[in-house]
Amino acid sequence: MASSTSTDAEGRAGDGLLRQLLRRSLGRGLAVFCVSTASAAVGLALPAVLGRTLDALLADPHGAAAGRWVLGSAGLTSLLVVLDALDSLLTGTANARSIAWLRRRLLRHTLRAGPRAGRRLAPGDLVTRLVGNAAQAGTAPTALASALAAVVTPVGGLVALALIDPWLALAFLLGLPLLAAALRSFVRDTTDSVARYQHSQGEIAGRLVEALGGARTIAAAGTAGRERARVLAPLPELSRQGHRMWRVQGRSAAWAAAIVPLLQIAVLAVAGLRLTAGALSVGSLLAAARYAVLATGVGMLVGHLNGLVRSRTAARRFAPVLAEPATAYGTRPLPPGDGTLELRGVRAVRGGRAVLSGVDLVVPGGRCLAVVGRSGSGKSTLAALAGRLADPDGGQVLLDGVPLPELTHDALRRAIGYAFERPALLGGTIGGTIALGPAPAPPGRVVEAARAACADDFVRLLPNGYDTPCAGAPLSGGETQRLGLARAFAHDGRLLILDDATSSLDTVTELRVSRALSGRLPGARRPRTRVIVAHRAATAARADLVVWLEDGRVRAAGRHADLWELAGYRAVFVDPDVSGEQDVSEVPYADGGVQGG
Ligand SMILES: Nc1ncnc2c1ncn2[C@@H]1O[C@H](COP(=O)(O)OP(=O)(O)OP(=O)(O)O)[C@@H](O)[C@H]1O
Repeated sequence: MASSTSTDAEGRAGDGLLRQLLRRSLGRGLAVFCVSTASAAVGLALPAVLGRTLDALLADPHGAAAGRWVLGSAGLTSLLVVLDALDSLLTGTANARSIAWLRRRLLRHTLRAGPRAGRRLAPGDLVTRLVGNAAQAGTAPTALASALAAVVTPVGGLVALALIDPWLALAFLLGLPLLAAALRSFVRDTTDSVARYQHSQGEIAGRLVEALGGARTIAAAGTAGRERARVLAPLPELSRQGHRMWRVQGRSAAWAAAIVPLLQIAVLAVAGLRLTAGALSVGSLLAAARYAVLATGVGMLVGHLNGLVRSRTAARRFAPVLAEPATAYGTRPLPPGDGTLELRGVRAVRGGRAVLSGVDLVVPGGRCLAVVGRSGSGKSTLAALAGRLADPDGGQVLLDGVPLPELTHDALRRAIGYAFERPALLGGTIGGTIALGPAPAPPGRVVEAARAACADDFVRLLPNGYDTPCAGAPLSGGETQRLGLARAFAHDGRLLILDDATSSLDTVTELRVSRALSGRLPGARRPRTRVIVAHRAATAARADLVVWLEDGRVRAAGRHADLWELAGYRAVFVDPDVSGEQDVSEVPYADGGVQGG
């Protein structure tokens, strides 16, 4: 697995997505900005009105002017409450929409990248990015709008001080560089620690998902304690970065706590001098005191900047998710044909190493090809390329003369069916799992396919038969494989690829499934072309053609009976040193009547 930390170039992909989000959310961001600004403006007007109210009450407590000012103050206070509520509502809605958009976008991209999506990131890390980091990044539009609106309050406070008396603004401005320096250092330190913190979170999630997937192995090996230590290994770094974030916030708060009162006292001292000089009224002094507080609204700015930094850092973590491009499909339908599969000079590179090279192969329509070879020889890679679960790094794969990338998504997926060694049961219910495909298979077809895959008997014994939820169905490895086979059988198509899909079946069931496979599958008008990754000699014996892979190259191709003459080929299935002890089911032709082809 490649490194999960993003490079600068990749980080820009995350920034790009964030910019897209900001453009999309312009309307909602503007609404938040307007309401926040209106709220800030009302907040700014309130001290002035309160000051005037005080002056009017001191001059004539029962006069009409005092009544008007009191009413004005009450009106502004109520408006402030309404605007704050509206701000919360708009912010919450805008965040929910942005987060949903981001998650949908990332999920679509991840699923379109297909099996490649998991190349760079462990599943847990990927999920953390799609769920947790998307939630943080999705608040960027409102965080930006609120941060911009939050600038209005200190700037407005400063302007108001200047309007009351220019000397007050000057006293405030003298201390401003100190505030700016504190803010700059806050943003720099927070960005770094947030990025490291989120990285450690992803690491822990990735390890945890690995541990959950391997729970049986861990229990059997008795290494639960060691595994716990492995999963939590990034915890000290997480804790270090968490503490560092708190320290940065604490330092900024301490700076603010030291600078802000000094600035306010400076403004108040100047205001007091101006009052004694007769240049200010008592009400103006009250307003100046309040504006000095608003002008030093650094606390609010720090909070907004913090939110913005977290959003941007989280967005940068989408870079490795976006780095695997989504699979592109062509525009061609599949022309009439019998399902001839052709591989021309196919090469595949994995982990910087060629694991398949120079593979040339033609499987005539309706025929069965068995792919054999020792473990790691490239069989599953070939099976993945044959059905375009991956694209070759060189050469071409064609179905009925059309290169697979030129086919539309629907044409490709309707033409090619797959069954795997460990199928995922994704259909909700057992019946839904078998029906799962580009066009859901009708119930009658589901049952027919289950019979062909020797699954019908055990499905009928489940509490609700085909309607049993997958989560509530305790299935063995062999039963799960049979459901995967049934899913592949339930759909029409020209090519069927079985990647080790019968490895957990007992010999009798495997023989029955193989017979169904070599005949006409349910619903099929003619025999499908089949590619079967096989470990058993009996399976190879039933195929029309066998391709024998060794170290990613075709060592030989032909009929099993002919290849069996070669000692190297026999050694793929039978250990020459212990052949006398070999299980008869592993020896070709041992189960009688399986030579069909
Ligand atoms: N994503 C990957 N990164 C690095 N190497 C890989 C990757 N995928 C496969 N390989 C390597 O490619 C080679 C072929 O793998 P493949 O799964 O095709 O073999 P196989 O013949 O199907 O093996 P088996 O019979 O054990 O399932 C192996 O050496 C494997 O380690």
